[in-house]
Amino acid sequence: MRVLITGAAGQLAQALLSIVEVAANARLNTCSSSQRLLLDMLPEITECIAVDDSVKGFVKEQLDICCSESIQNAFDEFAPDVVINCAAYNAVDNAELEPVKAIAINEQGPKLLALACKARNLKLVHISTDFVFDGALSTAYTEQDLASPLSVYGQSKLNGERAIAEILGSDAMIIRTSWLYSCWGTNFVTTMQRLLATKERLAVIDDQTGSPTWCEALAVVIFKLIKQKSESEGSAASKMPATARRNDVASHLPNSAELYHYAAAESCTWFELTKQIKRQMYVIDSDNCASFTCELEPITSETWQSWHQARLATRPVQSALCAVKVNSQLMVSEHSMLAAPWQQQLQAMLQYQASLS
Ligand SMILES: NC(=O)C1=CN([C@@H]2O[C@H](COP(=O)(O)OP(=O)(O)OC[C@H]3O[C@@H](n4cnc5c(N)ncnc54)[C@H](OP(=O)(O)O)[C@@H]3O)[C@@H](O)[C@H]2O)C=CC1
Ligand SMILES: Cc1cn([C@H]2C[C@H](O)[C@@H](COP(=O)(O)OP(=O)(O)O[C@H]3O[C@@H](C)C(=O)[C@@H](O)[C@H]3O)O2)c(=O)[nH]c1=O
Repeated sequence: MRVLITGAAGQLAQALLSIVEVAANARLNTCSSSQRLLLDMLPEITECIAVDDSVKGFVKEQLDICCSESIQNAFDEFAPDVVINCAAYNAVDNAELEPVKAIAINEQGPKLLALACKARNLKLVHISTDFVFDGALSTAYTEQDLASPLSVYGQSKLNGERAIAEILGSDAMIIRTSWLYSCWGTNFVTTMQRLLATKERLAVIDDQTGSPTWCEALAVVIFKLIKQKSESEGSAASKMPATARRNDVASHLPNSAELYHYAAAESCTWFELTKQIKRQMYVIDSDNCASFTCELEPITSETWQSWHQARLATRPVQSALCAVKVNSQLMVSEHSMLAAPWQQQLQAMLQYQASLS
């Protein structure tokens, strides 16, 4: 299978490409020590990427999802069977200030990609977000729950989902995830690591709850879903997992596009996540972290907003995602890192990051 990844400079794309490399090295027995550590944490890596899979990432300059010609050229060059769209406009606050740009990348770009996939009969895997929800639900959101975004970012992502589902139906797979972090690029965890090392005091929002999710775990889930879909389409329809055939009616996605929620288990606030980052940093590298004196202060979103001149985007107060559907469809063991609570995934990422340095 030939898999093309858009937005290849981004953190999720980097995680997808890195596990492809680990799978290849594992077969050749040439893994580095950090790659072996990753394999210990995520042994599914070797089984979800086949020996004859060819995976290539395209950065924005090589494939601009907002430009049909650029998409066609990349498709001509690589001739993919499956496209994973990791390209996005993710600056949630800035999206309020430049909605046209956010809509172009999160809605119109995915639509162009879907049209190009339709013309060539390709599958499209698209990544979406917990911010399609308004946070009114007190429990983790399932695929059946009604989306009702509060921000330009959330609305543009929901519109992108709908455009893809409309065009591709069952050839589209939409995976919503949340609070992503990795050791690739800038994200909340790497930002907090930097601030914890340099600040005396750090005020962090304690009234927004979500499910922090490690990109490497999501990357494995994405490849497992692609493999399962390809195998089920090669066999009789009766052998397909029931959940893969069922449309999520209440999700209001048109046609029969497959919709999944994937996040680490359990949830926390940004403040609780920061406390855990600080604790884990000490556990992993006590010598280096002993000099950190940063104190953490829990604050409300209202206080955070009052410190900023510009109007910030409204976030859901509670946007944990329920991964039961995808974990059961993929028969994920309860002991797997894929089904682990966020604290365990965070610890794994920090250990992996330390092994790389
Ligand atoms: N980050 C998070 O916490 C979460 C992310 N998601 C979703 O997961 C997916 C992956 O996110 P993540 O890896 O964190 O994102 P990143 O911001 O790390 O990566 C996105 C990439 O897309 C590129 N890009 C922007 N515009 C275009 C374009 N027109 N054509 C091609 N590439 C483009 C960006 O390039 P450049 O930087 O040069 O503009 C960047 O390299 C996205 O769909 C996102 O919405 C979902 C939940 C949480
Ligand atoms: C740097 C910093 C941030 N914060 C707050 C601001 C913000 O509400 C929250 C998280 O910061 P982030 O910049 O990671 O923001 P945010 O844009 O809210 O994160 C979201 O991104 C998009 C792309 C998604 O899809 C979501 O799942 C989610 O990950 O932490 C503090 O409270 N203190 C701080 O020192």
